[in-house]
This record gives sequence, C-alpha cells and structure tokens, in this order.
Amino acid sequence: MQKADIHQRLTPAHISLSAWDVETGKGIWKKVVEKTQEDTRGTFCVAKESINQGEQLLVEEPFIRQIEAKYKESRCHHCFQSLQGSSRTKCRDKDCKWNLRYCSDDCERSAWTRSHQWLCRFPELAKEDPDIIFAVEGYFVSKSQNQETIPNLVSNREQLNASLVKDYREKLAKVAAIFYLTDHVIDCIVTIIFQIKCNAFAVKTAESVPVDASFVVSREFLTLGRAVYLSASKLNHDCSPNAIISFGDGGANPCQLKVQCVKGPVEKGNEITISYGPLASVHAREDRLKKLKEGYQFDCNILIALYDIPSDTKSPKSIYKCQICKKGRLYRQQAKCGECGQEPNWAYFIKAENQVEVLKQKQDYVQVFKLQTDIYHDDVLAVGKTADRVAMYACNSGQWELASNYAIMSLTVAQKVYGKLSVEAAEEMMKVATILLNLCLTTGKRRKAAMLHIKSTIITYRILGLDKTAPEDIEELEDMSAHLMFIQ
Ligand SMILES: C[S@@+](CC[C@H](N)C(=O)[O-])C[C@H]1O[C@@H](n2cnc3c(N)ncnc32)[C@H](O)[C@@H]1O
Repeated sequence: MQKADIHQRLTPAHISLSAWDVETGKGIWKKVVEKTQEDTRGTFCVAKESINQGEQLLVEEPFIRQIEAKYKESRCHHCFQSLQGSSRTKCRDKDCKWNLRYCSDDCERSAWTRSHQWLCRFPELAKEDPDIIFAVEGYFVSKSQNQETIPNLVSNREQLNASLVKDYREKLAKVAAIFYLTDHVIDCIVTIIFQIKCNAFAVKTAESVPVDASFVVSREFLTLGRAVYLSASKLNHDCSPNAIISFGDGGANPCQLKVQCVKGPVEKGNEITISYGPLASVHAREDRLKKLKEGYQFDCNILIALYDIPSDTKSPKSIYKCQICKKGRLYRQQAKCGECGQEPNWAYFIKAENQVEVLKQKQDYVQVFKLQTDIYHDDVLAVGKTADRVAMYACNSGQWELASNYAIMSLTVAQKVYGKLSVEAAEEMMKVATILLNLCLTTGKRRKAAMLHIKSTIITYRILGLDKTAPEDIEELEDMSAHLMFIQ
C-alpha cells in the first residue's frame, strides 16, 4: 500500500478513536459545587461550605492547549515550559515537518496521543489558521473520550450570526478534504470553534523586566498560549469577582490552572466568580458590556442587574464632592447635598469634567489629578487611575520621589474602594514597594518606609493567598528587602 493511501485510511473519520493513553479529566473542586439553572447563565459554581479568603479551590490540567506561535522555538509545544537549558525533544516521526519542540519524551508522547498523531502526516496543515487547528485538536481529544464536542461546554452558537458559521465551514474545507470529514463532523468542529471562543483561558506567566539601570520596576505578563479546562470553564463572570485564576506551579508546569478565593469569606450557597477580562476597577460599564458581548457572546446579567444606572452617568462610582461643605457626597444631578442641604452647581462639575478631557488629550495628568481631587471624593477610581498614571510617568523619567507620592495616593484609593485586603490593593502595594526601593537606591531616602511597606505587602499577599498564585512576587519582595538591608 502507498504511504498516501495509509494516510487516508488512518484518519479519525474512518477509524474509531479509543481512549488509549489520552489522559484528560476534570479538576476536582474543593468546597465548590457546579449548579445549573434554566436561565441565561447556565451552569455556575457555588460554595458548598463557607470559603475563606486565600483558599485554593481548584488545580486543573488543560483538556486542550495551544502554544502562541512566537514561543514555538523557545518553549515546549505541550507544557509551554521554557526550553532554555533543557535538551530538546522532537517529534518521534523523523519526517515530521511541523517543527515542534518538547521539553521531554513524556510531553512528546502526550501531544502525540492527543492529536499530533493525526496531524503529523499533513505538513500543509501546519500553516492553517490556528483557530481551525486548535478546534480540530479539540475534536480529536473529544473523540478519544467518546464525545463529539468538548464535553459539557457552552458554545453560544445559537446566538451567532449564520454567516459566521458559514465562514468557518469554508475555512474548514482543507481539513475536511484531507481527513475525509463528514458534514456532521465538520459541524461538530464548528461547535468546538465556538466552545473555544467562550471557554478558553489565555495561559499567562509573569516576568520581571528591569527598567533602565535600576533594580526592578515593571512586571509584565506574557501570554504563552491558550487552553480549555473542563472544571474552571464552569466559572461565570463578574466584573468584581471573588476568585482569581493563575497559572503554573511556582515556575514549573505553566499550563496548570489554579483558582483561588480572593474576597472572602464566601458564605455557603454564594456564587464563585472570576473576571473574563473586564474589571469594574479598570473599565467603564459600557466598555465592559461590549467586551463581554464581542468576546464571549453574552449579555452580563450581573452588570445589567446591579449597575442599572442612568445612561448620562459616566461611571457608577463617580461621587462628586459638594463644593460648599466639601463633605457631602453627590451623585450626578442630585438636587441637594445630603450634608449641608445646598443646591450643587452642576454646571461647575460639567465644566471641570470637560477641562479634564482637554487636559487628558494634552497628557497633562498632574493637572487632571488636581481637578479630579477638587471635584471628586478620594474613593473615586478615576482619581486613583490618574495618580497611577502620573506615578508611572515619573518612574519612567527616574523621578522616584514624585512617583512614590502619586503611587501612594493611587494605593489609598484602591484600599478605599476595594478594601485593604483586596487583590487590587495588593497590586498597588507591589508597585509602591518597587518605587520606594528605587527611591531609596537612588537617593538613600525613605529606607524605613520602604522596609515597612515591603513587610506589609508580603503579609497582605499571604493573607490573600497570593503567595501561592504569585510566588515570584514574594521572591521579589524578599529580594527587595535584602537589598535594603545593605543601604545605610
Ligand atoms: C466559561 S462559560 C461559564 C459557564 C457557563 N455558564 C456554562 O453553563 O457552562 C461562559 C458562558 O457562561 C455565560 N455567562 C458567564 N458569566 C455570565 C454572566 N455574568 N451573565 C450572563 N451569562 C454569563 C455566558 O453564556 C458565557 O458565554
């Protein structure tokens, strides 16, 4: 028999894939159960018993994963681990043209049994649209579990425009011809494309990036690839979530996903949520709704129910400062101040907000900050965001003292809005720590403040359980502390 004939016969459309050697499974929830309700939110996760802040709720391996093209040379195709210093393994088939690298024989075997055995023989597919290849891999792995689509995941396919489905069917033509796929299988793969859209997580890792000649200032997140997890995919979205997702096991196993409670206690029966990206702390309500609709094809019912505010209000959190008593908290267009009973001058606020927009165009954020602190109370996120911006500009030009003053103001806002023990405040604390360290290293000033601040950042991280999700941050804080010891 010709090699080409063997290829055609050994395709998943012709033989039944058995579950041999393909290890996939759902991660086991701790203190959490999945529930399904007949409303638009489908299945979701609730606390089975009271959950404390910092508790780890799930550790899970991907059902399917796909590395970012730019890491193909430098990271393992299967587990995304860096290949630096490790002996590289290639595909078992010497004729394979996919040019895949693995960190170990185990990873090569896992990738082979899951899907590469089917793709290996068709080098022309290596250049196909990654969305298509990922979905085809999803089909192979699902078939190995005797399923035709990824088990129990939503696709929201019914809400999508029929022309999008048609586009994907056309894009699948090449794969369909190679594998002799039936119309039914093509349809399953289209569903998997949409399941991936609704459920895949970007697999991220944090990396410290040195800024100019100083110690460490910036932490960047690299997206190594994407992956679908069967249990974690049951978490619904909230713009102010009580859990976070992290990846990796202290630098190892970059695809391993963890879910951690960060706002507790969560009482029995209450929902566990994560953010799919949009956060109340960062994005305006309209932007959040749009991102969720475009990215995940749903109308967030939490946003609609909780933040149903008049459309002329820019943000639910814009609380104006009464210009007469300086104490009253005014919501937009409120007739009288609750403190002094005087009528607010709304024309003044509107003029100030217009000026803010002009100053933002000119990137004069110091003046923006002055105006905002005049018209808003100090628990308004816009004030914190501007302070953060000024701090970052000051960092980039080495003005550490100015940077530290504004970073502390930004931290104060985060602590007021989210609470001292919140992930948002912890992130701001990390920034303040690095800025204070740089200030101390360059001028010798505020050593004691830096030491104390680093200590309280470590404690905050530990209470929130972030030492488990971001152990590299703790390592960095400990390094900072050690550096400060040697400064007089
Ligand atoms: C990753 S899945 C979450 C689990 C999903 N509820 C299920 O039944 O499998 C994402 C989908 O859940 C639904 N969803 C998640 N969060 C939601 C929310 N806040 N409001 C409405 N629907 C939501 C949407 O259909 C979304 O595309």
